[in-house]
Amino acid sequence: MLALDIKNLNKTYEHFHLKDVSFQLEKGYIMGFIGANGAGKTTTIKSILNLIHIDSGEIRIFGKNMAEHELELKQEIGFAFGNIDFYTRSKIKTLTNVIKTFYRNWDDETYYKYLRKFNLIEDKKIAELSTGMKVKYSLALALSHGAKLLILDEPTSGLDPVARDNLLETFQELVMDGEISILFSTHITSDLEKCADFITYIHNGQIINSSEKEQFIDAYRLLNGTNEQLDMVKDQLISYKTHSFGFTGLIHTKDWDPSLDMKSTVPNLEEIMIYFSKMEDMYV
Ligand SMILES: Nc1ncnc2c1ncn2[C@@H]1O[C@H](COP(=O)(O)OP(=O)(O)OP(=O)(O)O)[C@@H](O)[C@H]1O
Repeated sequence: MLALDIKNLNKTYEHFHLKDVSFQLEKGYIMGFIGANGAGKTTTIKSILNLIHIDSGEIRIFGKNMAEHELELKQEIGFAFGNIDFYTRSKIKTLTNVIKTFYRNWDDETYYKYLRKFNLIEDKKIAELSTGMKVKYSLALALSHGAKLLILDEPTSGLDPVARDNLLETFQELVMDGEISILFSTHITSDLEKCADFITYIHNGQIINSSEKEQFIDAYRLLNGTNEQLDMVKDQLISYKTHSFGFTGLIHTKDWDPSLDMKSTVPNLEEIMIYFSKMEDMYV
């Protein structure tokens, strides 16, 4: 079953266009949503949550159209925005008492379980929480109302490496029984190498690739060769950098002819992102 199904989403701002964004997330898996600053991650997430008006497209969550079933579906969705401060002067306890009234499946026992797990103290004011604690508080709220789809916008940004690792482990525990699905955006590619099952890559408002992690990485090769060899493959490269020994360039695996005598390696996610971002510099 699909937890999330996005089809041909379009949204235009004055200087930005989300173009025919489509991707699917299977129930019970973690999808990392990557892209450079300004690529359109937050705009896509806000569109999914119906927080902004989209120009066209369809968003289905657990098979139901989000625009038609928003209130019902929001009971099943938990979301967290890494950088947002909300009601900063209230205590955790006060804010929770307001929020829980919106959710028919709210469960106090689960809530206190997660407060303990995340070391959150109810009497603390939101302003006193660190970035990581705010993310954990949002997660505790989401899990206490039985959310089955977690949509998290840069939940790990601003976290130290230990806190990030803890949070990624929590994500993996949450999806273990196959009931919960997680979509989280990030530009920290090592987060995805650790815990994502699927990767969706957005670049300039367009989806470049959305697939299972190993398959995603396997779709590209990094080539190293001499300047003479560059001339042989230049037209097939996504982009390349030259240096004193020759060049390094990214190519789609399907466009690569292994019989050519050139060194090829499997790139990591960061290298894939870097070479895609160089693409514009080369062809404008
Ligand atoms: N309300 C708005 N009005 C006009 N332009 C907007 C608005 N919101 C976002 N944009 C533009 O849309 C583009 C995509 O922004 P978005 O926040 O979706 O990117 P992002 O991938 O989440 O980036 P980051 O990693 O920096 O958070 C940017 O160029 C941004 O300036």
